[in-house]
Amino acid sequence: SSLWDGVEMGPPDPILGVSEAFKRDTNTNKINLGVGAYRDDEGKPFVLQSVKQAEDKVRNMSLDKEYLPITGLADFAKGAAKLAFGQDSQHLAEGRNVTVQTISGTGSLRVGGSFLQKFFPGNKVVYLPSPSWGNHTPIFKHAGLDVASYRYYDRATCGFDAAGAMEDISNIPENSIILFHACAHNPTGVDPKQEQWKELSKIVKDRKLFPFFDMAYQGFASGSLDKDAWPVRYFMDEGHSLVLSQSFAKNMGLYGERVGGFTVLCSSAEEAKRVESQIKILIRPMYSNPPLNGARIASTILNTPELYELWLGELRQMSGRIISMREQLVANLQKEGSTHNWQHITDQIGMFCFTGLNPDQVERLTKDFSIYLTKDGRISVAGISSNNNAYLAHAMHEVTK
Ligand SMILES: Cc1ncc(COP(=O)(O)O)c(CN[C@@](C)(CC(=O)O)C(=O)O)c1O
Repeated sequence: SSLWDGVEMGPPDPILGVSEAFKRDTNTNKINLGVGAYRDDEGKPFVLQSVKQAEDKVRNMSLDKEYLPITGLADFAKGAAKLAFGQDSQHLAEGRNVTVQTISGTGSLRVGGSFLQKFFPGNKVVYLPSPSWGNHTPIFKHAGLDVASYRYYDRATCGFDAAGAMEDISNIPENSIILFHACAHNPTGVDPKQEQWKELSKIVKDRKLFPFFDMAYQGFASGSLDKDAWPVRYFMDEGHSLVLSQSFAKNMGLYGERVGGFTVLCSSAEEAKRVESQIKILIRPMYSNPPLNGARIASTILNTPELYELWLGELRQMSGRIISMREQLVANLQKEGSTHNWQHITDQIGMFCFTGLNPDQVERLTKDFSIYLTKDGRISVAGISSNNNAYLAHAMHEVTK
């Protein structure tokens, strides 16, 4: 017998496994609507001009390859915090934030989970929206936290289940942790309206819940960095204590560079120093210190005015293309003669559209049309282009008529 006889074949990842299946398909019409990675209108991965120019600048500095501090590149962390909270944030001015560079958003959620597992004085249970990003549950469980859920999505309207969410959140045990997607909810593309965020803030305060914001798409949802960060800033201004995960994978197209940040909002600069010291103690045995390259690129964009402006334009370009793909898809479905109401496709926002297709219909899209998407009917809208939009609409009509 061999040492690893007991190791079974594990299932493919529900999201990343879709891309693996897509790669194996030889059909020239195949479309990958699985992983949430932006594609241009030719279906190609998109390296932003601002990223290319920042990378050239970094290269010309002939920097060394020394270790970063455990907390990462300081200029990046400062830039990430300013991006999230706004340049004139009082909280930043008072030095009450601890912001460390992490291994993208996943790494940020993981560090956050470990920090809360060790130091959160309340109920060590994270309440996730139902549904949420598939990786949230294993990330928090691996960090030693329990996970539960609150109603979020209304299948009947393909929209926000405001009544269900408010009722469930009102019943969450006091002093529990509640996770919110700051914008561009994954997988549904459904975000609360500002008025509903204000109600959520009141309930969270009444129930003494601790908000964990996951902001993986700032600027990518609406094209506006400030608009997308509004819920986080509102909660801070309402006096909530909170933690925040940021990813620069999507809004800077730095997917494989693994650029992210984790922030704890503290009550004083003195408390921030103690919290930072303990986060360093958690990170050191986890991965010691984060990678150089992506953080240098992101920091250069965030701290060079003309690159920042160029980036703002590219954010609007990416979010704009996604919105036009949504509009074209609904128009093409109508052209196909579909009698379903597809309004949710244009009501939803950000990288994803929760189509409402059931697993059988998803299965048929893949089997009969070589269209790849996750079983829950989520499609990454960025995978749609002007030349495959009509084909997708035809296939969706065929499996839903
Ligand atoms: C809500 C949310 N948080 C965090 C992350 C983490 O991304 P990062 O570690 O790459 O920064 C993702 C990425 N979700 C993707 C886009 C990719 C994935 O599943 O890993 C998705 O397809 O859902 C996400 O959707």
